[in-house]
Amino acid sequence: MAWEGGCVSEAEGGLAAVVVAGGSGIRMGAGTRKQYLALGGIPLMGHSLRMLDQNPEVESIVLVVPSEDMVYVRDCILPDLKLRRVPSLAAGGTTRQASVYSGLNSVDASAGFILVHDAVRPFLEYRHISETLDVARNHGAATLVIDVVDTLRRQLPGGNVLMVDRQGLFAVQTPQVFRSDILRRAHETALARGLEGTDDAGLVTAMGHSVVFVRGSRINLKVTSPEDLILAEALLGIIRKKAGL
Ligand SMILES: Nc1ccn([C@@H]2O[C@H](COP(=O)(O)OP(=O)(O)OP(=O)(O)O)[C@@H](O)[C@H]2O)c(=O)n1
Ligand SMILES: C[C@](O)(CO)[C@H](O)COP(=O)(O)O
Repeated sequence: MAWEGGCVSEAEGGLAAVVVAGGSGIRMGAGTRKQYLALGGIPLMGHSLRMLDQNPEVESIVLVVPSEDMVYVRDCILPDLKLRRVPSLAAGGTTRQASVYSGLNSVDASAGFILVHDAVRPFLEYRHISETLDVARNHGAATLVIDVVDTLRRQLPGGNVLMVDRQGLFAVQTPQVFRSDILRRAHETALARGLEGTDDAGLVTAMGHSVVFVRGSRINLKVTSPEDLILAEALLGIIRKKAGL
């Protein structure tokens, strides 16, 4: 076997997390970007950051925020979270995809795997990180998904309504974990082809690489609209009570 000089190959390298918090929160309509709104006494985005910070598998975190908020986040949000390691900050783009791409460019080249997570999914669980990472180590790409439980309709522009068979449909969540070369290539390919995707697993799939599904949880909700914030407060209360906090 060839001597590798002590180098770690890409597939063996550590795990870097990219947490995207560069959005505008239009659907929340709060006047303040939703990632900064209080949830259980800390900013919404603080919950998943703390979970990633405490996870021994996660070697580094890049936090993507709107470019105009970088100083605010550095000076007014991060210190109160008392994280063990201060995340690197990267400037967000006009789309989620552009924000992830910006984050990727700040990830250390030695990272073998990259976990991408929405800052506005506060109920990130330990098992979500370990299960997606395990699958990515074996298959290169993994995403959390949950079953679609509602009956679906598609309304066409003219007003006609189509039935949609929900058999085989899944709702996609984050975290999503990828071998870093696969994720970087998926973003480069999408850029070159002018493709826009709402998630990274979609870009990887579009590039022709399969993404393995890992069962997520309905609790891992994405705080999108005002009622989600009410649900999140209620859930957090229940979770803290169960944990005796
Ligand atoms: N240009 C963008 C858009 C979104 N995001 C992040 O991607 C995640 C999922 O996006 P979403 O919930 O749609 O957030 P917003 O774009 O903020 O919401 P809206 O579409 O209502 O404006 C969020 O953590 C958001 O901050 C991002 O980093 N950069
Ligand atoms: C990536 C994502 O969380 C998967 O459900 C979601 O697509 C991000 O939200 P957006 O509203 O599509 O930006």
